[in-house]
Amino acid sequence: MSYEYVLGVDHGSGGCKVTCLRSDGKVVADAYVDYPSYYPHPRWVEQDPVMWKEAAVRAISKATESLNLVEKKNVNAIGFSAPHHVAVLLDKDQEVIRPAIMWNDQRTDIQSKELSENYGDRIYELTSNMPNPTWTLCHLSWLKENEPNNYRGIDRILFMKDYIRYHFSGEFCTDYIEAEGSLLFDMRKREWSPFLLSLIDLKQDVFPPVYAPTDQVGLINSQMAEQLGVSHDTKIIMGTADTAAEIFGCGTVNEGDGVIKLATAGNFSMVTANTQKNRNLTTYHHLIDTLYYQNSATNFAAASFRWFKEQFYADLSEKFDNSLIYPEIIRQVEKIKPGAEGLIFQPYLNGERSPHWDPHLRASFFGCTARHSRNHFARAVLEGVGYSLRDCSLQFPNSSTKKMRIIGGGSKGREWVQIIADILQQELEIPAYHDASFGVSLVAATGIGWYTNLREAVNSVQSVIHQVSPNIKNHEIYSEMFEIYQQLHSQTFKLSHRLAKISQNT
Ligand SMILES: Nc1ncnc2c1ncn2[C@@H]1O[C@H](COP(=O)(O)OP(=O)(O)O)[C@@H](O)[C@H]1O
Ligand SMILES: O=C(CO)[C@@H](O)[C@H](O)COP(=O)(O)O
Repeated sequence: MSYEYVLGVDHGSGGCKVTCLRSDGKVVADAYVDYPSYYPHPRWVEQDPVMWKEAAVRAISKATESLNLVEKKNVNAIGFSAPHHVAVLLDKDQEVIRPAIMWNDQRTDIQSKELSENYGDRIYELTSNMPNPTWTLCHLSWLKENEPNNYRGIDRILFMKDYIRYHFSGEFCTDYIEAEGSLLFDMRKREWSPFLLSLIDLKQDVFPPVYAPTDQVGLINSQMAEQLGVSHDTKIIMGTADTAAEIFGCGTVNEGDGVIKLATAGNFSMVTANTQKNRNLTTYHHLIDTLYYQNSATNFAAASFRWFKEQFYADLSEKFDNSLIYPEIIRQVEKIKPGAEGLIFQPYLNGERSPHWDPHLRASFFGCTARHSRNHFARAVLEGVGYSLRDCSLQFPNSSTKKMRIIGGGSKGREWVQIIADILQQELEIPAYHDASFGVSLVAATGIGWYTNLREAVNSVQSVIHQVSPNIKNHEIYSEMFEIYQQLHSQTFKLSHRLAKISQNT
């Protein structure tokens, strides 16, 4: 029997993941190729767009290496996703003007504050979102003020996933969920907003035409088809932003469904039928077109674990294969009691989004004694991310969801999932597939007609592989720790601001 295949290509904040989905609904391969972020100044986070394309080619080649020559020619379509908010500035020759400012860059506090104070109500009315340093509008506003030469040189702007996809089919376009992440797009009219564009003096033709995520946007170009060994008829499907692809792909496709994401960022998200008014939440259309998803997000979730591993467990890389280092740390953490014997971590390694919206917040460990080992600190890091997610969950006071799904690289650590379930006192379900590349492979498959609609696609392929129930005793310990965690913020945030000032001046 001969099968057909589609590929989902997701560029995350740390690397490119590819899922290869077969026409019988089986995921037959996946692959991951990482790339670095650059931190040229405190609070800045940038990436080089050139490496995204290289990573895509390497990850696709890895994900298709088990296919024979004929099977490779049966790759029917490729779909794409990447984080919201990341603009790639192109000059008249379509060359990249400067490194991309990433969504987790926090440099634009002054611009986002001014935009909020002067235009916040109108921006919220048009976009259902408020300016903060995450959004493209604020990045562009900063560039206009601080890099006028670069700004004048802008001919076109593409978003991260669209820039990558542009190398596959040469089409200058985006999708409406991606466009919503710019804060320049009228959410209800589904068009670029002349008012919002006027705030940064850019014309509409700088921005791409807007399509639906399942739309076909050309065929793969000859050079890429040859390089990857796939057919010249391979269809290129638009795709969408990573959070939209993940929330859909993990099977949360009904009003009232909830998802926790434990990736670089941590998200507490709910699927809604309306844009519930809460200026602390971010709001986007769901891939199921009649729905929305609303997020409360923490900046450094699994990224805190990655940071801790790199800084304090470097010795493990001599003993363990890279893929076994996180499981080994988790094994060590399991030996430490809940509450880490009174050690608390605030995960504000790059400021914080919900609920504080404060780019100057600093991370800290509080409560250390001579008894505390590095494994206590590691447990405190995992718990601190859990407290931060609990802070995020408080933004949804009316949610009564019985079960939530948990996704992202961090959900591979069972003890970490247990910690989150205990802190939130929440039943958690782990889906079989949990990343954006899987979600966007289903978007591509639907785009070429394998499924009649997106809901049918995900319902026929996705399933729950594990359930985690909260432990009430642990929840009580964590609740007391959470009270201290909250007070730590209110009693120390001004000191964070002073430290930020000192490091800016030195
Ligand atoms: N086995 C594991 N146990 C716990 N956490 C893990 C494990 N493997 C990876 N992680 C965490 O997941 C993170 C990567 O998550 P991922 O969803 O790939 O992030 P992103 O898509 O934002 O780049 C790592 O930085 C690490 O913190
Ligand atoms: O998911 C990621 C990064 O992994 C990003 O999409 C960020 O989380 C910012 O986007 P929103 O939270 O606004 O979707």
